[in-house]
Amino acid sequence: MALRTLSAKSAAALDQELMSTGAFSIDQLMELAGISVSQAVFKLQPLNKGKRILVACGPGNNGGDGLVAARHLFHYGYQPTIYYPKQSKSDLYQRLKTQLEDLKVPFTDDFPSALKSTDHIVDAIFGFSFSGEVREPFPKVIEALRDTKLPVLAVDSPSSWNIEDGPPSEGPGKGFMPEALISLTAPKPLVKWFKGRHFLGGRFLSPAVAEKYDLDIPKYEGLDQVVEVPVEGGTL
Ligand SMILES: NC(=O)C1=CN([C@@H]2O[C@H](COP(=O)(O)OP(=O)(O)OC[C@H]3O[C@@H](n4cnc5c(N)ncnc54)[C@H](O)[C@@H]3O)[C@@H](O)[C@H]2O)[C@H](O)CC1
Ligand SMILES: [K+]
Repeated sequence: MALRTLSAKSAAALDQELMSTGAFSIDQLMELAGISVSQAVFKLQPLNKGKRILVACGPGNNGGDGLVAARHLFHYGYQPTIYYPKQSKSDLYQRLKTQLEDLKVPFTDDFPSALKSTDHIVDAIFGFSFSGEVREPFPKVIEALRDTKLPVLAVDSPSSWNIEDGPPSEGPGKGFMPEALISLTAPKPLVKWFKGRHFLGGRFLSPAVAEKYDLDIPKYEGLDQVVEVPVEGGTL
């Protein structure tokens, strides 16, 4: 049975519902998203495949998931480096940043150099609110992600892909196919075009909300916050 997908519009509506009638705070949802991402990294690239991990963070909540994931990865024994060129001034983001600085996790402005000294990469640049053409300073970053031979785990979407229509036919993201993708809460329509390992995170959805949004709750094992699902026709 194929996992049902969630459009960008429905994903935003679902987030709003979780934070209103659902009584979750954004901090909680981001923490759960980020811990799912960190567990997907551990399954994909266990510590014996290299400890250095470059986490590329964008200006919105997708970037926030990356900041949270980096903190958990540090505690698992990885050595994260953060690229976060468009930093949000909001209290939540400032606190996430302070938490990383307290762990002495380095921030870098030099993405090409950071790429030369890492073992794997998390793409937390854009998620379901991405639209249009990639704006500065991200085109070169997307090109580098497209061209690297290192494994990239994309958070919620391969950055620069259209959420509904998948890979771009032009621009820096043309040809970008990360090794793995972790969809949060539910896969977005773009998964139809994704070829790689696919994880699902967000083990907090209530059966009532899943039913309302016509979503599947997969079978998570044990304490896992993440589950691997085949890209096409994933079985639950
Ligand atoms: N329910 C969950 O599982 C949760 C998922 N979360 C994550 O949140 C993102 C969606 O976050 P949002 O803040 O709405 O948007 P994005 O991070 O995707 O990006 C918005 C950000 O990017 C800028 N932007 C948009 N288009 C472009 C462009 N063409 N060029 C440059 N910049 C662009 C825009 O201006 C904004 O600043 C979701 O995918 C999950 O990863 C949450 O953590 C909550 C729980
Ligand atoms: K992403």
